[in-house]
Amino acid sequence: MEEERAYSAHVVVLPFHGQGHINPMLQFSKRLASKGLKITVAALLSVSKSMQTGAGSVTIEPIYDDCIEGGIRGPGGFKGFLERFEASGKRGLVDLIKKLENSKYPVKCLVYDANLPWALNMAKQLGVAGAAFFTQPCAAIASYYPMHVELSGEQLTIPAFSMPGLPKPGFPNLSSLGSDTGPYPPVVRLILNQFSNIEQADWVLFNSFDKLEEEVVKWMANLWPVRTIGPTVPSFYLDKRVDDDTDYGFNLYKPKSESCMSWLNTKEPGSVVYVSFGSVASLNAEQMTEMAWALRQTSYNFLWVVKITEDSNLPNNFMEETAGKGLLVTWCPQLEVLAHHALGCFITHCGWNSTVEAISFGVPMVGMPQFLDQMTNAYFVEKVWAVGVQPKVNENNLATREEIDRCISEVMHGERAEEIKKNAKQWKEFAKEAVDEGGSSDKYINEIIARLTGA
Ligand SMILES: O=c1ccn([C@@H]2O[C@H](COP(=O)(O)OP(=O)(O)O[C@H]3O[C@H](CO)[C@@H](O)[C@H](O)[C@H]3O)[C@@H](O)[C@H]2O)c(=O)[nH]1
Repeated sequence: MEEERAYSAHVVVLPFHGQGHINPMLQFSKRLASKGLKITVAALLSVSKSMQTGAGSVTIEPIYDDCIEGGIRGPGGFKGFLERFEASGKRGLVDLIKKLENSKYPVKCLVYDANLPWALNMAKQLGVAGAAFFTQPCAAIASYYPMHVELSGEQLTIPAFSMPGLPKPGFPNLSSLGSDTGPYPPVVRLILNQFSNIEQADWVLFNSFDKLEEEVVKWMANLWPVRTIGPTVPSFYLDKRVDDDTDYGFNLYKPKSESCMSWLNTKEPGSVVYVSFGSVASLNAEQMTEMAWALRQTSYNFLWVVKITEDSNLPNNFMEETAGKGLLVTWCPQLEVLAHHALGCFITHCGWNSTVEAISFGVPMVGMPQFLDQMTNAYFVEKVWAVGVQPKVNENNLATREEIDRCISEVMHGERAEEIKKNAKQWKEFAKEAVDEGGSSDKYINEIIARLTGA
């Protein structure tokens, strides 16, 4: 009979819902597991069925009950979903931690998505350490922070300012987020609630690395015990120290892997523009038209992820007219795509995972932020790391076809293209260094483990 492995400590990881939240925390779990920890990821039932955790010792434990399964399309929209998520999550989390109390490995620490501050209260009540995990960068969280400081419970408007020097975060006007009768939209409340008890967290973790956000990390370290532990990109693409870690292990939609990769294989190195706006944002009809025209007129090949909700906004005959140089898919294996030699640039909404992935793979970006942290991320892409550009938007908040085309040219072959490519290559090296042995993220992870295990 196989002998049971010995673990140095047991950590429960509690992600929020959604691709951009689950991926980085699952990835962090695998890295902790590779260093000898026992990891239990508490997840939605539907999500837990499709998660894959590789060869490492990460266990998936479904803790939420069925009332969550309707997601944000259930009763009460986004607000109703958040309430059900919290009620069900609290019950499930307490049951799980209590169940493990008398096991060989009682839980030492809860790593929770910062969007779920109630989880920290639960951890503290149960005598377990708590680490908040932000899936957005330090700079974006810093740009929300003044709102938290300024807001009183009665204020009726969303304060529209941010950290000096940083752009304002955008607030999404998404029908999927539902309506609300409260003083400000549920998504804003969700963001600001992250700070409600953060002072009590034992660690405040970011999917980032010190060099990437040097100044802001230093500033934030005066507020909380900040530790940057990223990039949380599968180890295969960085330091290769985690076995069998080539993929995140979770996909919201089924990727069209075979068609994407065989198509990319037929293209010249550096000739493809990859376009994706992540799992949440959708371009409106006018912006879809401008994007389609820009891609039709560019001299480069393109791979465009068009979600099922968006494809009715494509111009007539677009597929037929661009059949030779373009491929449209509903979802792709983004990591493999970004790593492919045919890639030239990435037109992205600058969701934090996409941004971190592009940085880690050395891919130049054209940033077209839609809301929230994406504004800050795109600003850093262009102005701080200088690994891309942003199209200017007109008075209707539209990036025109000419402007998008100008940006594609600028990063692919324009005057600044060489410098942008050089910077992208440099940041790729820095990303790898951060997680590799002795790098800043690696040191923080080891330090956390040492405290948990008393080593
Ligand atoms: O065809 C695709 C498109 C995307 N992805 C993956 O999906 C993830 C998308 O994440 P992200 O780039 O962060 O975008 P969103 O899904 O939009 O993420 C939400 O969550 C992020 C983390 O909180 C925020 O930074 C964003 O603003 C918010 O929209 C990435 O890992 C991609 O590799 C695929 O695998 N295939």
